[in-house]
This record gives sequence, structure tokens and C-alpha cells, in this order.
Amino acid sequence: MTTFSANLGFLWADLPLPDAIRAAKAAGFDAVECHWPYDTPAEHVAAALAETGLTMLGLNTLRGKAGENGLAALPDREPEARAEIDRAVDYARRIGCGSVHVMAGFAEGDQAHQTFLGNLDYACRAARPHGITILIEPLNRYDAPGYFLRTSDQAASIIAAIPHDNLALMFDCYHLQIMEGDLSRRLAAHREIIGHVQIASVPDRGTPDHGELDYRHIMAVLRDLGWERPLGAEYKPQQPTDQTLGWLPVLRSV
Ligand SMILES: O=C(O)[C@H](O)C(=O)CO
Ligand SMILES: [Mg+2]
Repeated sequence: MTTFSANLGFLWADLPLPDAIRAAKAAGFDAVECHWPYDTPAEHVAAALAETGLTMLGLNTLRGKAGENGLAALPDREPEARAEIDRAVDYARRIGCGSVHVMAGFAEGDQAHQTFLGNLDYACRAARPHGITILIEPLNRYDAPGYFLRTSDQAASIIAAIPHDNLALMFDCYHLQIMEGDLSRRLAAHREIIGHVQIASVPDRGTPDHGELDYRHIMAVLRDLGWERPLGAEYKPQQPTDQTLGWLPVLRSV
């Protein structure tokens, strides 16, 4: 049976994070994940996770100044990028969260590529003692124009260049359908480096039960590939989240 993680960056985003965790539990999710939890003390999040029995699967590094979308590929910003990596790894460690998405930022070119490699090497070393995986995620050109990481192949070549086994691809079906399509073959080609899968409808980033992607098919592909971890529901609810969950029992029963 496919299981699902509620992305609390979008779902129940109006609630304090501990209450969002409780809401995800009450709605029947199997796990949670978030974007930027840092305004909430880690012990409050850890307590809500312990109370509900849910695991926080992932969180992101902070994006930087207003208008920025991560720092890790920005030349000459290594000290800040690495401080954010340290902050994220420490927070993840304190709440028992297994992965940290290191956000690349708006950049291009060889210097950005080299900077990203250096910062990812740093992140993998910082995360390893805590059993934490570092994730990198291609984002689509419409939501994040100018974002350094755009495709699954670019992510795969970066992962191949880093000599650590705790670096993986966040395969967000929403972004990669927009950027590349051909998702069944993309999932198979990159199976060995995929660390997490996220879902939402395309193109409107709504509930995963409509739009140009049929997630019943994607779920069958993932099952055939031996994928058993929860899929991250990272969609933007157009109504209060509790009123948008009709898709959950339907996809769960597939
Ligand atoms: O937007 C996304 O898909 C991401 O997963 C994210 O973490 C924030 O950009
Ligand atoms: Mg995503």
C-alpha cells in the first residue's frame, strides 16, 4: 500500500507547526515533512512528533535574503550557505528528521556549479554523523525562474560528482513533469539516487487527483521500482486543508 506524507509547508500552513502535525495525524497521514520550521522551537516539534508517532521526513535550508531561493550555489556566499546548512542539520538532528533539502538558489554557470559541489560536500560531511541524507531538488522554470538546479539529469551528474553516499535526488513530480515529462522513464533511470518523491497536480499544483499527471500510474511505476517510502503531498490547498483530502483514501486504495 502506498503511504503519504503531508507537506506542512503548504498543508495546514495556517496552523502552528505542532498543531499542523496533529492535524496531519488526525487526517490519516503516515508522515510529515516541512519547509522552514525554524520559528518553532525544535523541542515543540519533537514533542508533537512523539505524541502523534509521526516522523518528520524532511526540512529545507533557509533561502537567504528577501528574493533569494537558497544560497548553496551562490559564489562568494559560502560562509552563509554553510551556516544555514549547519542550522538545518542541527534542527533535523533535534527532531529526528532524516533529510535536509539544501536549496541551491538563483545562479548559473561553472562557478555556481563548483560552489554547489563544495557546499554539498560540506553538507554531506555535516549530516553523515547524524544519519541524515542531503537532498537536492530541481525546480521548474515558471515558479523559480533562474534557479540553478532545473533537471533530474543535472541533479544526477552533481550527485555522481560528490564522493558521499548520503546525497540524493528529491524527485518532485510536479516540477519534473513541467521541466521534462517522461516521468515513468525518469523515475526508472534515477531510481538508485532518489531520496524522496513529492506529488501535486500539474499545472496548477493542486490536489494530486486531477491535471495532466495520473498518479495512479505513477504509483504503479514506483511500486514496480520497489519504492516503499511515503509520497510527499506538496500541493497548495485552495480551501482549508481538511476540505481538500478527498484524494487521500482514493489514492491510498490504489
Ligand atoms: O517548492 C518545492 O517543491 C520544494 O519542495 C521546496 O522545498 C521549496 O521550494
Ligand atoms: Mg518539492
